Amino acid sequence: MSGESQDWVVEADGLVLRHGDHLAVRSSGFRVPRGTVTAVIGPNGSGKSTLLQAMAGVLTPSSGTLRVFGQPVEQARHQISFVMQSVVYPEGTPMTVRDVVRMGRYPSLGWFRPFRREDRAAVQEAMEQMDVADLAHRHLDELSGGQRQRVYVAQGIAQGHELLMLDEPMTGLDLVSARTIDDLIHAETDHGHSVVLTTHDLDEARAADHVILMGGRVVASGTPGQVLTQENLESVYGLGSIHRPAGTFIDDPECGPGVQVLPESGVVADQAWSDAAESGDAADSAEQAGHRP
Ligand SMILES: Nc1ncnc2c1ncn2[C@@H]1O[C@H](COP(=O)(O)OP(=O)(O)OP(=O)(O)O)[C@@H](O)[C@H]1O
Repeated sequence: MSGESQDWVVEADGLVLRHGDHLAVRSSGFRVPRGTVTAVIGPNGSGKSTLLQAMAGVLTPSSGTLRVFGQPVEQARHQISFVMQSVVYPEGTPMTVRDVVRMGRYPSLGWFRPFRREDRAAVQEAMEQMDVADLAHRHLDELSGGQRQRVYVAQGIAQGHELLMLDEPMTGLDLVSARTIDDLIHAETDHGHSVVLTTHDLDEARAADHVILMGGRVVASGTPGQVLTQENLESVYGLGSIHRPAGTFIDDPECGPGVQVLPESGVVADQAWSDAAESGDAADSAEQAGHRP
């Protein structure tokens, strides 16, 4: 990379992110390279979703600069598709899969404009890509969690974008659904698009081109080899990079006995961090514990 601005999809400097009074991400600087897959990884409550929300223009930074495609994020929103972690439609919403995917076209089309041939084609293509075309007439609440997740991703890709952001797209998916989304991610970069996703899976992060490690701030950003070091992982997870099935307790010479694997993360974390994450104070406790880049 030459370091020119056009090489970067996202450039952030001194970024501070809050939810109301709650400080979620402390002053952070990082860049996301263009045309690559970037994985954002970190413990529960470390600020991954918050960072994505800011990059998608859903959350306004309290301070710092955030540029997407070289411009303020609000001017780049039409180039971004953002699939949130948990999309909640009210129980019994009479919407079919096709209706939900069609909603992906509204930002560019406007709510009351008639659908054009190209809009219908984009919706159909997105449903086929996510393998939900045969569910097109089913109601959303008749689907499994994994099928629903694929519908939400289809809605995101129907929109048309250069930057696709997926918040924990693989969580809770079976092998086939996970493969479908994995294929999509690679197809995106084949088309020159950029993908930013959050994950709890170290293997998924290792397979990415670029990694951002969160711990209440951006602790490290770079290639997987640069970021996913034992030292960095210890600094945010407390006890290292050991990857074990969720919900188990381990006796490991490196970690000591009786360390719990967090249910959602599958990554060893110390109790101090998980208590802090639970209470929403992860950013504060990371800084107090001296977990700095
Ligand atoms: N809407 C909100 N209002 C207040 N605080 C929030 C809100 N959303 C997130 N937070 C807090 O901001 C911090 C970062 O949350 P965020 O969801 O970004 O973490 P995360 O790394 O994505 O966590 P997880 O792995 O559990 O999804 C947490 O302390 C969380 O409690």
